Amino acid sequence: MPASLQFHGVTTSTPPNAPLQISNSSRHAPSISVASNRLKFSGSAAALCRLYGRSGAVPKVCCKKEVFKDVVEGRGREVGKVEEELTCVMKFGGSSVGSAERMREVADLILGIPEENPVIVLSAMGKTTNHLLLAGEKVLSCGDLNMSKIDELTFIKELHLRTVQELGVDTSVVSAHLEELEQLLKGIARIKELTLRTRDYLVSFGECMSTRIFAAYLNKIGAKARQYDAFDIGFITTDDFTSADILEATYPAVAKRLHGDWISDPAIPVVTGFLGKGWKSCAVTTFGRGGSDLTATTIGKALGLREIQVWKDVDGVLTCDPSIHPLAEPVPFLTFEEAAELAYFGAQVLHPQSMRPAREGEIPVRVKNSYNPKAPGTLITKSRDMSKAVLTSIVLKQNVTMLDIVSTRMLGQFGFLAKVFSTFEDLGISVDVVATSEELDHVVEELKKIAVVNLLQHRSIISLIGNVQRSSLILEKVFNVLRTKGVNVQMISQGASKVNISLVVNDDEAERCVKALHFSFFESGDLSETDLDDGFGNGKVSAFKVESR
Ligand SMILES: Nc1ncnc2c1ncn2[C@@H]1O[C@H](COP(=O)(O)OP(=O)(O)O)[C@@H](O)[C@H]1O
Ligand SMILES: N[C@@H](CC(=O)OP(=O)(O)O)C(=O)O
Repeated sequence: MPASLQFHGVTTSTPPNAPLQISNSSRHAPSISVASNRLKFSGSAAALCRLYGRSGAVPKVCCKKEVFKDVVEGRGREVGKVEEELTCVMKFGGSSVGSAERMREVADLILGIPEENPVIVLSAMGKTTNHLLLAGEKVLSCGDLNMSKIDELTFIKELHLRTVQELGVDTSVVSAHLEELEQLLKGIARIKELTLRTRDYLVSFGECMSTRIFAAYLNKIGAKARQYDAFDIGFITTDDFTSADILEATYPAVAKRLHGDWISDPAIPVVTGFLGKGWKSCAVTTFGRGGSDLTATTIGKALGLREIQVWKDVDGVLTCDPSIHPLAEPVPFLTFEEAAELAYFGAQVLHPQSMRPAREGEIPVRVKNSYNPKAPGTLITKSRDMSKAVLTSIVLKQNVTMLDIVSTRMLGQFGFLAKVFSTFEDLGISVDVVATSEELDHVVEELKKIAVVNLLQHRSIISLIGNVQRSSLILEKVFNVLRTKGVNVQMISQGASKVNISLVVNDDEAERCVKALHFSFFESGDLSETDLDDGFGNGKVSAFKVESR
């Protein structure tokens, strides 16, 4: 039986002396895809060059299956299996890896898809991040050095040690981290200080431990795996602790490290989500809560992978938050723009920044359910058929403060809006996330010099993600529903991205509104998708209400 080589499940065959044609083409090529990684050298390419006695750098690499065909057969008998490329990234969140049983199921899930060579990204187990933060707060406020009184630490220790035991891996994979964590908490208690920088270091223990346990378990069951701390493999960020941004240098560095290791000694990479390294401080940073999604999309872009999968505890992105309305349904397709808007306006399902690398690299993102892998999930791509789309999803952001700003000067006074925005800029406040009342007091004080300002608290933003080409139709329906419910809309805004209409209502009416809107758009069966062709949307309204008298 002639020997043959496997390229991502495509068995190829070739005459021995065919020339090795090398060209830099498609990103999603099936195998020797140096182009995909923007690296100079690919393992498979290297193998092919060895096959043909070529050495040194590969100028460009062929991505065409037909060429593999020409090259591989015959010589393959001599060389054996050419290494395969990493194909996708699979991110599992805390809810997916919250126990030994869940880790086993996730391992089965990964190994049950043999055609994929995934990079695995994991979050901390279950609610570990919350427990770490609570433990930090507790030792800070009580200053007690007796760690056995800190329930959250006890819980974290028990969870990780129990998981290690149940999976049958060596306790040493987490014991040093547990010891160090205790020392850190004692340090916080002693110096009575918990800076944002220390907070990031504190929460990093969650991901550092979950990935070590999981990699050890994969190795134990015979699937060779290698653990990575993201802050050690090139995730370079700004020094904005607790909400760091990933810097461009990350992409080549991460690609070089993961790809290089894979080529020289293939093993499933298991990478900590959520964590990076500040470029100035060299300290551990985090990307903000839910930041492991961003780790996954960054790796996807860095390596030019075929697909990014984020595995959750729901059947994909849903038509609304299932904790608000249990009849929420999966949305089968989304564009990067829609998904980004949805995340930005508060849908917990995706990290707000996570779509950026995927969009830039044009890598499809699939949101799947690790508890129900057969469900199709949501596929997020650059574009989709919008011809029938009306409303895609409803997002609720509660406890928002609204500033009602009315100019005291003449109508049309130029420079007014510039002054309003420069006030926010000078005070370093993002319009959308004014965090503390102290900050608000400063803003109001400054704005009162040029305007009448009303501070309206306890408001909610309901964001309607959908086809804003149908905004008149959407708004007609929305106002009908809200009128029958006796709800007054206090502000309306259409995002420049053209996929989002936002409404501001009182907090205590918000959930009722979402349920009623969901019923009307998605359950009554008459309008979630339609062929009706109506006009274009209304004019833009600013993020907060500004009038001129
Ligand atoms: N529109 C939405 N679609 C899906 N999930 C949503 C939505 N809004 C809020 N959620 C919540 O987001 C959670 C995300 O899943 P989860 O598994 O917790 O994420 P992760 O694995 O990243 O921690 C879901 O459990 C769900 O309750
Ligand atoms: N563990 C971090 C990062 C993360 O992404 O978690 P999850 O994937 O479970 O949302 C957090 O809780 O925020």
